[in-house]
Order: sequence, then C-alpha cells, then structure tokens
Amino acid sequence: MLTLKHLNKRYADGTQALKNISVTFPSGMVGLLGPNGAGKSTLMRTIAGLQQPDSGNIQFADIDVLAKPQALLQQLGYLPQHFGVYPNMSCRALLEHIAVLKGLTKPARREQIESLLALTNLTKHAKKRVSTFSGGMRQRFGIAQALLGDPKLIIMDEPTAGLDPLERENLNNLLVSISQQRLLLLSTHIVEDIESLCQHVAIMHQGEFQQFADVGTLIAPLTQRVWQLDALPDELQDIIVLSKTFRHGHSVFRVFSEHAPCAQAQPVVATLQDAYFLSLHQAGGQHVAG
Ligand SMILES: Nc1ncnc2c1ncn2[C@@H]1O[C@H](COP(=O)(O)OP(=O)(O)OP(=O)(O)O)[C@@H](O)[C@H]1O
Repeated sequence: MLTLKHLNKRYADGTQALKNISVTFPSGMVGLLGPNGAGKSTLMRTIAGLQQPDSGNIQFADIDVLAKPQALLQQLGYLPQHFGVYPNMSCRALLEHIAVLKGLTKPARREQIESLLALTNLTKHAKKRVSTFSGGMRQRFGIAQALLGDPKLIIMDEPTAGLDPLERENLNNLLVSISQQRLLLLSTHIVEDIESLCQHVAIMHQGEFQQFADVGTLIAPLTQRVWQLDALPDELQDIIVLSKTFRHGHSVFRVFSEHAPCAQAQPVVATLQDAYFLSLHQAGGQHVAG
C-alpha cells in the first residue's frame, strides 16, 4: 500500500506540477490517466525518489520514503518514460551491471537474470547490445531491469508508447503477470489499456487528482447515459460531447446525456474513455467541441 499525503511540487519557473495530492493506492495494477502536462511523470519521479516534493509525505508499507529513500530503492522497480543504455553493453551485461548496483548477490544475480530474460522473451537476444534492440525489445528489457531484486513497488511511465499492436499486447500480458502481489503504477495515454489491465484508476488534471476509484465505480455514473451519433443535433443544451472519432471516414460522436439527444442516437456501453473525457470536461479541461 502506497500513501501520499499533501504532496506539492512547484518547478523553478513557477509551474505547480503537483497540488496537494493525497491518496492511498492498494496493491495490484493502478492506472494513471491525464492529458499532457497533467503531472503524471512528476508524480512518478517523486514517488521513485528522483526528485523531492516541496512538501508532503510518501509512505510505502512501513517505509517513510522521503526520510529513507535508500530503503525504498530496495523495494522499487522503475521504468522511466525515456531511458538511456550504455551503447556497447550486451543485454545480459547491462542486467548484470544494474543487478550489482541494486546490491544483489552473485547467485541471486545469476538466477534472477536468467529467469527475467526468459520472462521477457529476451533469452535468445541476451548477447546483443540493447542499443540495437527494436522498441518492443527495449521496453521488455526495461521491464526486466525494473524487476531485478523482486521489487514490491513498480512504476512504469508509458511503457507501451511507440510500440506496434502486437508488441503492445505482449507487453500488456507481461504487465498483468508481474502485477500479482505487488503495486504496479502505470501511466499511459492508451485509455483502453488501463480499462483492460487496471483495477483502480487515478485521473490527473493540472497537478490535481480529479478522481481515484476502481474502474467500475468510475464508469457506473455514465451507464445508459452515453449515446453514439453520426452528427450532432442543432440543440446542444443538456448534452456533453465526449469524443469525435471517425469510422471508415465518417464522423462518430459519443455524447453524455440523461436522455436520447435525438431519434438517431444509439445507446452504447459506457467505457473508461467516456468517463475520463467527462471528468476532464467537468474539470474545465479539454473536451471535443461540437
Ligand atoms: N523540469 C521542469 N521544469 C519546469 N517545468 C516542468 C519540468 N518538468 C515538468 N514541468 C512542467 O510540469 C507540468 C507537469 O509535467 P509532467 O511531465 O509531470 O506531466 P505529464 O502528465 O507526465 O505529461 P506527459 O503526458 O506529456 O508526459 C507541465 O506543465 C510541465 O511543463
């Protein structure tokens, strides 16, 4: 269990990236959603001890994280949004190097590296340089290095960004298998991934938590209130436009409304993306203009 209390962070240029964040995350996979600049990476870096908040507390299990950052490091696996690798080191050598930095004994290193290579499907690439890996292999390597030392808190900042659909699916399967008995905090812009993978979701906007709940609770208020239409009615009163997408080149709108907004409107099953867009709309953030 990870508890954040009254976390605040203001950058030197005056940007308030975290505004009084208080929340308790249970174990399992927790999704972090928010538009660009919402503060997700700042929050993740702060929890990982890579930057200090201006005020507040972070408690993970019995560790006071800000007072004892070293104690957290033994429990933490972190996959940042962008990570560099030594260009001349092989995958296995780099894992060995990171395992030494994490303080693993030689037998533990040998055992964990082989099993993590197998878990991330990298055994046959272990001698290759990570700098030559494809995007998907690199992210799988990132997961392997994060899991060294069997951490109980794993933080992943957009692990599937830029991956093709098959690699994304592979990585998502991997995330599910490693999230058992741990807290895995996952940030991604792909809302459907969070809906399928995570039990709990936090929605961030402008440094604040708009909502934190299990996925079902977030979606429940939208049940039987989301409608799909090809074109918006002239009268938009009492309607919130959630999204506009295209299907085979034709526009498709999803709207939130207590009642059918027009005769052509089809009732549709509400999704986490609908709940997310509604939350942003209510926070005065981005939403689709009609
Ligand atoms: N080092 C920094 N100095 C000044 N401002 C910063 C710094 N890092 C982030 N910010 C600002 O803080 C706010 C939160 O940024 P952050 O990167 O945490 O958001 P994010 O939700 O992770 O965004 P994205 O989805 O684009 O990665 C933004 O306004 C950003 O411009």
